[in-house]
Amino acid sequence: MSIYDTLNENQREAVFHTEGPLLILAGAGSGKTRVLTHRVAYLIEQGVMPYHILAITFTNKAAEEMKERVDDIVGENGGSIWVSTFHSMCVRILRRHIDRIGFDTNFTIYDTDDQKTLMKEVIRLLNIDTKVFKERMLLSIVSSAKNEMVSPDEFEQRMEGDFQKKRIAKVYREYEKQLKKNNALDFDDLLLKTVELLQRDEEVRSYYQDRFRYIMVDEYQDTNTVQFELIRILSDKYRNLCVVGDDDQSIYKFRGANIQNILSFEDVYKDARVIKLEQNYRSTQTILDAANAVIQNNKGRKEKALWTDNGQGDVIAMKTFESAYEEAEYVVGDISQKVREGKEEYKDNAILYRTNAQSRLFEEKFVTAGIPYKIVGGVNFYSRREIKDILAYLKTIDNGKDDIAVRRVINVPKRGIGLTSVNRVQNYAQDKDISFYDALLGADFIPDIGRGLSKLESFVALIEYLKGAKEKLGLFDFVKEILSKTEYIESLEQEDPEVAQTRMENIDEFISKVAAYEENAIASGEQASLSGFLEEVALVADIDSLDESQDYVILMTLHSAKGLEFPSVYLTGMEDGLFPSYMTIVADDKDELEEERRLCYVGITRAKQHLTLTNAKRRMIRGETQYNKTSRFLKEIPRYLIAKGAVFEREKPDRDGFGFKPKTGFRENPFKERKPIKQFNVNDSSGPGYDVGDRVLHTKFGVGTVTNITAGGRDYEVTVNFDTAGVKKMFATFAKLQKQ
Ligand SMILES: Nc1ncnc2c1ncn2[C@@H]1O[C@H](COP(=O)(O)OP(=O)(O)OP(=O)(O)O)[C@@H](O)[C@H]1O
Ligand SMILES: [Mg+2]
Repeated sequence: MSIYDTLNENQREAVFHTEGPLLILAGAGSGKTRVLTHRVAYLIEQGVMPYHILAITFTNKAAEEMKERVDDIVGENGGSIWVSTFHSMCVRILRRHIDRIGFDTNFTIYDTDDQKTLMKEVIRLLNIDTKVFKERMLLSIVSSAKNEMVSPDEFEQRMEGDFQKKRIAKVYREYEKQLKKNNALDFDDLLLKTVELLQRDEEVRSYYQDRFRYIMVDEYQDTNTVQFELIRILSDKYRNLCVVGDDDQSIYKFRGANIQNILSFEDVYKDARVIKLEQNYRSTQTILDAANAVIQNNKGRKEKALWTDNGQGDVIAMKTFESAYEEAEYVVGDISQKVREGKEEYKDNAILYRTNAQSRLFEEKFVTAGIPYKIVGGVNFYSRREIKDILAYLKTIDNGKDDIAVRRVINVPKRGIGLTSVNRVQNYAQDKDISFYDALLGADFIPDIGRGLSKLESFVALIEYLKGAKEKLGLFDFVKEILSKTEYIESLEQEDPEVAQTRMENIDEFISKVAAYEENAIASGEQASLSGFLEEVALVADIDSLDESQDYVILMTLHSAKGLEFPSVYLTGMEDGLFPSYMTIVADDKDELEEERRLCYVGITRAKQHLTLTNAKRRMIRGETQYNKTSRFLKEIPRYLIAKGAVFEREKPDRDGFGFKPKTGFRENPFKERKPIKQFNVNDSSGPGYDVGDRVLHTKFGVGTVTNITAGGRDYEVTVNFDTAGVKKMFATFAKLQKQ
């Protein structure tokens, strides 16, 4: 029996159709992603070199899964195939060739926070009135322009004649100039610069066109204009382009996704073959019927007939609660009961919601009930203050042109460098058109720098010392050297002890990540470089941290749930004013409403066996109590699919069409950070469980002898002389050494 026997006829057809453009347009759970994986395997079996294959997924995690599955099917042969997200692929290309369009190959990648800082700088430089133009709005305009591949010049022409809009054009131009000056790219640039590179450089273009003879793109309905162009250029020579998607699941319009890319694929690629998959393997008929009933209400979609032979399954549970507290209590209790009865494991359950803020109540209940849970999204680990500080040191050392990084750490920890000095350096750098750090290097030339000079000089000396240390030390030791030389931990200890504790735990986790990165690199015979690490960090998305081997309930927004599936799904907060959102309702925007309805369709179709839909009559949103009616999407689900006893609340007359919201002055508690993993405590006299002279085993480095143990700030620092890997220093908490 071959692996292709497990596919249905249409799926097989899609797998075997390898030459020329191919569109697989199909509904949720019909095996689109599975087809892509099998197609990669089939190509390799047909003798296509893995090197000639490019597969693009929506998340790094999906890329990893695809690689693993391809490896399962074809053995380790899949090694040199590129399976990655658009962004990772672009970084890989740019690191090699971006110098051809005038950037250094060690560019920094700016995240949203960095972008905001830079935009503030632009606003200051151009004297922009922040009452008229908010930085977030400006960033989103710039981002849309980039996604549409509109250059600052073009943008300016379009804005001709309107004074306010011309100001925005100036902002865009200056923002670009500053990015360049910092040798930095924002997320949109990763795509845009790659397209620019491929357009401008004939040599690079032919290289990649020849390399990627077979290109596949998953979740094609959410590609934007630049991504479309990128794929078009890359596939222009061989034209073996296979895209898969579902127009009903296009949910990223706010990030520039263009649904036309999938809807007009056949117009652009006239010889395209189109294959539809109609059998759903994921869900019960009841769940599918509900999903179909909801999405029917959208206009301008491609009609699809989804069916399944998974059977009718359970009816859908629908519950209305007085308050969001009760909603959370019910969901947590329900999961807990199923697990106690042995019906399911925690990880079979996903709680989905429209906005990140909704996770908090569930989290509280899980903590009280002692149930393991994992929130995807929310405060990103890498955007925490302490982690950003360390990253800024790393960036300062790696790419001295990154002004934002340098300015972030110049007085962190406090070393008496005031804003006046920083501004003087800044103005000088601006005048001379040099980077902030270059200005620091020649700080004695800066007019009026006066008494600030010696402190600036010692900061420069510190950074120069660390640059030298970087060359001598492994990455892990180097990060520890930074912490020690900057006395960062000590500075945290002077803060509020409880906050400091959490921050230090995060730093420990960060150091573990560095160690893991270094170990992985060593294990795969590569150099663990600082740039490589920073790149990995810049590209991690929250969803990448999901680990199927762990038994926890998963909580995430509907947007993050795309492509995933769970035996039991709780779609929570199904209320008009929340989902669909307040803005959509008041603006009466049909396109927005359809986008939200697609999101609802995505949510429903994540469920394999059980679907529970909940709503609360009363909930606190941004500190205000809101009274909401049941979501209009729920009312689109036929009653016969819903468990008896579910009652829609009676419609209340209201003033603005969706419920009234009395104001209260009551604020919600600030989000409380979770307590992370167990740590060794140096005050605990039991020690790390081994002693100097003991033989210990490390999972990567093998066996060695402990030569030193020091009680560091909050952990033991252990030095081991490994028989083959040499001397290494590590923290006991994550070195996980086993006494032999
Ligand atoms: N021919 C098949 N036989 C058995 N199971 C299948 C088959 N095709 C797909 N499946 C299973 O159905 C489920 C859904 O498949 P997959 O995730 O590939 O669908 P999809 O179309 O990509 O869904 P989505 O639109 O949500 O991304 C998976 O668990 C997959 O393993
Ligand atoms: Mg899929």
